[in-house]
Amino acid sequence: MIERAVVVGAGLIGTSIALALRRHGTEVGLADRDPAALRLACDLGAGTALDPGRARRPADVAVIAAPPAAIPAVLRDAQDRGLAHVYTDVASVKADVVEEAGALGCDLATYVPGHPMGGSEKQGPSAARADLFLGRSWALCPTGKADRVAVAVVTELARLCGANPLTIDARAHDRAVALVSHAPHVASSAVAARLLDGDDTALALTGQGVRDVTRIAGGDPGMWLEILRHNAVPVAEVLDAVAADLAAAAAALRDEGGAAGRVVDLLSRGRRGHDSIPGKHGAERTPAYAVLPVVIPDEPNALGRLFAAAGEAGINIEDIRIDHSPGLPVGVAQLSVVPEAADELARALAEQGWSVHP
Ligand SMILES: NC(=O)C1=CN([C@@H]2O[C@H](COP(=O)(O)OP(=O)(O)OC[C@H]3O[C@@H](n4cnc5c(N)ncnc54)[C@H](O)[C@@H]3O)[C@@H](O)[C@H]2O)C=CC1
Ligand SMILES: O=C(O)C(=O)Cc1ccc(O)cc1
Repeated sequence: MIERAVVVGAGLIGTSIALALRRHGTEVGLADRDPAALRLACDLGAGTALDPGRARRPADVAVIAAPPAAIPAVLRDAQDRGLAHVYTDVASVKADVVEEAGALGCDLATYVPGHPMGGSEKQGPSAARADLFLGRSWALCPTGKADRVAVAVVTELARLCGANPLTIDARAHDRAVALVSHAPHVASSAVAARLLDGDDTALALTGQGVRDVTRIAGGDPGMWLEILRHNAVPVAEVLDAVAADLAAAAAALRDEGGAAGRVVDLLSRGRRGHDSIPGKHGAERTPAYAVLPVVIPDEPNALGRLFAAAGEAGINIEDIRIDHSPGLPVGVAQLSVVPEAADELARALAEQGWSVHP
């Protein structure tokens, strides 16, 4: 059982891990070089600010949740201060980070490199959620020097966050995430960058499809540059293959004679690739909340009235997303509530004249 934990880097991932641990009653000490991020994470209930300097009593585990390039030095500092018995990190790239940690003299017996495969395009503690890792894989890449107990503790950390731990060699991990995360990010950015060519009329026609394809392009370019630089060759290989498919599709479309077969081949392979994503068939991500779509007029205080109606029904709105196309007189508020409250909220809002689409 992890009774005490330390999280260094109270951003999106660090604060989400801290919030998940707090749900199990784990005491969490937080640190961040940005005092505003630290204060917000503490105010969100993720933990309390860690005292500077040497730890008086080591925690069970310390999680280094800083950007990839900062991790080796932050890990070395944490180990020098004796912050915990066991250390892990969350960087999206593993081989380079582990190599640099070794070169900096970090203790590799107590360090188990990790990578939770839950996240978002947002940054900072304000976007953190305790359920960010629910049902996601969490890669663990212990080196040959790792202590068995350290691996067990970090496995427990992943489980406490609701994730499925998966042990994999650091280089194999980097090749895998080049395919499933890093190259898709660049491809999403390439599609999103083309939208800069669109005028207002074209952009007014955007639907959910292009929003889905470009969501991750909203990530922080600085952080992503760090990730891509640390996994450059595997990512470049996938991008070359994607670029070849795109070039072939463009050539086939221009060549009327041969178009159908070659384009259909790409579309069919694409569909099979999409269907191969695990979780689509089996272990679906546990739906933490039910989502209730409600049509809202684009006018002042529409959201205020909607929230007031939910409040009168005694229902807490856990989260909200608003989908709207610019210029349209209405949008759709996607209200997230605990599943048990969804029917009651739908009934209460419909009674007050809201257009609810469960
Ligand atoms: N964003 C995502 O969806 C995912 C990110 N990751 C990894 O998680 C790590 C953190 O990313 P995010 O939480 O998204 O970024 P973030 O920008 O939300 O948080 C990073 C935090 O680290 C702090 N920080 C930077 N240098 C520091 C230092 N030297 N000492 C202490 N704190 C420091 C920053 O002030 C910031 O609060 C990265 O290594 C990233 O590769 C892993 C999985 C998903
Ligand atoms: O936004 C999403 O859906 C993600 O998949 C985010 C993400 C970003 C970086 C990672 O290393 C892992 C996950």
